Amino acid sequence: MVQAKENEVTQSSWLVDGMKNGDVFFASPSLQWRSRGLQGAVRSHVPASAAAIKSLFEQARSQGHAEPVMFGLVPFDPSLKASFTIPSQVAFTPSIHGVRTSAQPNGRKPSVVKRTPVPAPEVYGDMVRKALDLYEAGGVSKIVLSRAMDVELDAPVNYEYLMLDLLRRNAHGYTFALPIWSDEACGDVPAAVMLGASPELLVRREGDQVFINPLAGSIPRHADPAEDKSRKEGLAISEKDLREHGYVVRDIVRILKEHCDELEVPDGPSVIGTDALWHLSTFITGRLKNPETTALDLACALHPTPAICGFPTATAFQHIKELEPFEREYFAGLVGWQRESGDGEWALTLRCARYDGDRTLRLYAGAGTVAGSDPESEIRETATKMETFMRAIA
Ligand SMILES: C=C(O[C@H]1C=CC=C(C(=O)O)[C@@H]1O)C(=O)O
Repeated sequence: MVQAKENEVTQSSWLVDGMKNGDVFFASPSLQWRSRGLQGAVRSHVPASAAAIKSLFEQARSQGHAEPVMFGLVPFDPSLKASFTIPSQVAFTPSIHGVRTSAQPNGRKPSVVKRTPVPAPEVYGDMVRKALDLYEAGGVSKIVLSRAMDVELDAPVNYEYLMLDLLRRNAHGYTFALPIWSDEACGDVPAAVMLGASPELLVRREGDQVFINPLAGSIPRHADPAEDKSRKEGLAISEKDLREHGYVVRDIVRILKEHCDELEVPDGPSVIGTDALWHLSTFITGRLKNPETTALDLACALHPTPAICGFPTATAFQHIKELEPFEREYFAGLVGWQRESGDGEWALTLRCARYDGDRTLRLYAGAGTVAGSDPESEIRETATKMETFMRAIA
């Protein structure tokens, strides 16, 4: 394993130098990873089961990887196969006081040739109206509805520019570029790449300690500081947003109780900010009853949470399948890394895009809807969620 000197983080952009399709990059508030060797890497398209993961680590060991670290993407639909990579060598550095890079993005950003919303914003508004009817009828209380944007560029994505830009804008989140392997593409060239900067940690495990940080309930930020402050304060007491957040925390705590003791759950959420949005956030800690439970085991037990699906989960999942006119695939799934010991971090795959490796991207954004949601506000919220990524890309 290459251990970078700490000051390299603030002085260079080594973590993204020469990045290409198939490379792995993952940065959390506390560390950054980058694949350094892909020859002999383990690449796999398998279920995210404990048995499959164990066999991937065994394969890495048998190929001579001394300290294997697995990176992965798990789809929104947990019945679908996940995409995992164990690079032959990784570079790692801790983040220093939250400073992940001081390097300025350089080079030319591509320009957008064409944007196609999937579906059109008005149709997304209609989807929200249908969800409001479902709440009236009863049986479901929350559905997270998403939309996509197909973007065509005049040149391939400039990884160095994009990753540094996302890191700078997203100082407290999870920035990633991870290859998608498929049954057809498990060689050197991935089927596609997931790129993004998520604000939401699902699970971090350090020994028997676990950290969970659900977000739900949001409002776009404002350039005027007084208006921005008033939006933040308004979100903290918004009945609709607190209700939307409550479904998530209660369901997560219910599942965590099966796996953890010494759970610490704050009485109510706090408000955290990304560069573009305020979110309601609850930071939960616990101790694993069974220390063999890995970060991914726990993440899969919680997935899909009502932060990206709805409540009750199975009913909301069915409505999403019927209402959304596209497949989410890896959007609103899990993205992260894990060591053989089971320690690792899994974030939700949000504020992201699927990149075909050439000139096309599909951006995604969703928003939680509950009784009382306003379709126009949800259109604006999903537009804001896509905009951060859009600004970084082109
Ligand atoms: C589904 C997304 O956000 C989730 C995470 C945070 C806040 C959310 C909200 O307020 O709606 C969503 O639950 C997305 O960013 O695409």
